[in-house]
Amino acid sequence: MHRARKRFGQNFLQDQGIIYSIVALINPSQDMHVIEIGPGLGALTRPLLSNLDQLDLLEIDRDLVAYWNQENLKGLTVIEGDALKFNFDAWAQNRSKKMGLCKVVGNLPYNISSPLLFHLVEAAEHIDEQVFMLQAEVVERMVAQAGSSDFSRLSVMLQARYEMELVLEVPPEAFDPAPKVNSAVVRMIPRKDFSLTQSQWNSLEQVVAAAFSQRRKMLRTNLQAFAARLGLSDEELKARAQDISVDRYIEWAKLLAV
Ligand SMILES: C[S@@+](CC[C@H](N)C(=O)[O-])C[C@H]1O[C@@H](n2cnc3c(N)ncnc32)[C@H](O)[C@@H]1O
Repeated sequence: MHRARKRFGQNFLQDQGIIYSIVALINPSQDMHVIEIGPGLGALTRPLLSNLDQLDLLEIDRDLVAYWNQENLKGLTVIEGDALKFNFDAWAQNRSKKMGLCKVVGNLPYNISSPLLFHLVEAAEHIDEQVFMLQAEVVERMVAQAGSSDFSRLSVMLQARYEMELVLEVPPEAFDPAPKVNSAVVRMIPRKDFSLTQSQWNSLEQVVAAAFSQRRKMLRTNLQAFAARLGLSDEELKARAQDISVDRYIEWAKLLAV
């Protein structure tokens, strides 16, 4: 019997209703290419595989990799590795050659969720959809709108790249062992209208980091270094980072990158 490892963020889903809802949301079909990050003992893996021709697993825990290799299930490819270092773009390009949708799914290890979400942005061009279970607080920040106290650097950067929706709230009892926090499922679809170049994206990171560097301070202070190039209005100079819309941050990134 596998004992859950804290360092790998192992909390195994056991609520059948929630497992069913997540699999229904992923809507697996034969021509779809799916990679699951962190299959654990297979709460999502087995029901997914029964509706897919092929499923790729990416798992860091050697014992779980050995377990899945031993299971030797038809259509399953087991990759031992760290999701933070995995080249999702190369995976998606390779898989999508045969046509069909490319999806990344997983009940993610919560201790690496933000860096992993940013790492996945690099592959967004070739991925059609992501469905993840995350800490509820993180999902609330991801989908928060300008003006709300949850609106943060994570909200702006991810909303610039994805359409996102909190789909399901999940209580700790749905897992074994139960985590200390509430969880939520988020659906992320890369924005069709995304048009930033790499240097514009870098500028977006720069201006957003500066704007949110001191949440309570006005942009007059936080964006002092950029103010002349951005043409901030009087109202914007007095505003705080959380009051500015994602579209306005994108406009600033474009101005900064020229
Ligand atoms: C929250 S558990 C989810 C397990 C299973 N999917 C479930 O729902 O019951 C997280 C899984 O991610 C794996 N994991 C942790 N860190 C990882 C990393 N950096 N790269 C890939 N997998 C990782 C863990 O070993 C574990 O299998």
